[in-house]
Amino acid sequence: MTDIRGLGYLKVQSQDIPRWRELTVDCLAMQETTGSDPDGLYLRMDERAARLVVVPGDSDRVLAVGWEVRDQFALASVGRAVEAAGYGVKMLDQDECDERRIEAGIRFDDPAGTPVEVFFGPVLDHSPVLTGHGQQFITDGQGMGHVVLPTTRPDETVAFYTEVLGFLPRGAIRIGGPTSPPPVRRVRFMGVNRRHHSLAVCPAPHGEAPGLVHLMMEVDSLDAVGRALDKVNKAGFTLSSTLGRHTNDKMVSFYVRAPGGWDLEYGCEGMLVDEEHYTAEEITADSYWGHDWSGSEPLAAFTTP
Ligand SMILES: Cc1ccc(O)c(O)c1CC[C@@H]1C(=O)CC[C@]2(C)C(=O)CC[C@@H]12
Ligand SMILES: [Fe+2]
Repeated sequence: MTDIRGLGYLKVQSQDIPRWRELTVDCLAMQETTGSDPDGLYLRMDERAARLVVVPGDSDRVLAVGWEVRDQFALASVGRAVEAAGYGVKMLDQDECDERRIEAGIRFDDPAGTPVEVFFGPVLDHSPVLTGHGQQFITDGQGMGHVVLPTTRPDETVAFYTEVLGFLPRGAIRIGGPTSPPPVRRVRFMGVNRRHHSLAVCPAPHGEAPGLVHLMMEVDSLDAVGRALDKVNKAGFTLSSTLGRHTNDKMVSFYVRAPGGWDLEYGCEGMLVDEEHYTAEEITADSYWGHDWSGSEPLAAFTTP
């Protein structure tokens, strides 16, 4: 079993903090809090100090995908495995840990070039969580959600996450449908807890900036998803995909384009995997109904050379 327990945090850089605030706070009903950068946007979902951090910069890109482990022993074990696989690992110094509000962490790049951090000891904020739609984010035991990462090296990237970091395969979807001609390419889903997938890896022509396809966050009520959908439409954000229910994790969600050329997926009713009986399956449609992607603007990872 893997030492990694879930997606802990995500840190991105953006050229448009005010628009990010409008999307995440006003529409998606996350709670704004404060952090080390007075110009940064710090977003709370639960008792953690912040789960999503957006800092200003001259480009839009991911700065860190933060994976959580149980304790210092698990952190040391992951660090040894990544080093043994030939990747350069850097220990975060005290300032970097304070900035992230964690006890300790390490940093390395995955084969796609995505900056990855592994940490333990998140600092808690015990003040009440005040979300805009009275919803709760589903994070207990399941992490903050899932990320889909683009990669120009899908085989190496999947091998790294499964064989080095210990992610469990949680099925796949064949790109172009079940009878697409060779070369056969798949989006592969991977999990580390009862959430169906905490990570998916998506073959892409350009793996560079911003280095993200989407971030998914889950709430506890369909009404909160509907209210968020109303607000993103009213605020003039582009819907990359309409509301629909996925065939693999059973989640009802929509996708909205964030400033920076990647999406936020916002959903509810995700299934809980029972590892005792689970086997990795290949789905042949992304959804039972809905999820119309026809209005979607191209992803930065598919257009930026
Ligand atoms: C298929 C699926 C199941 C569960 C999810 O949480 C989920 O995000 C997806 C879609 C994954 C993927 C994507 O996000 C970008 C656009 C993609 C590549 C498609 O066009 C089909 C699959 C989609
Ligand atoms: Fe997703």
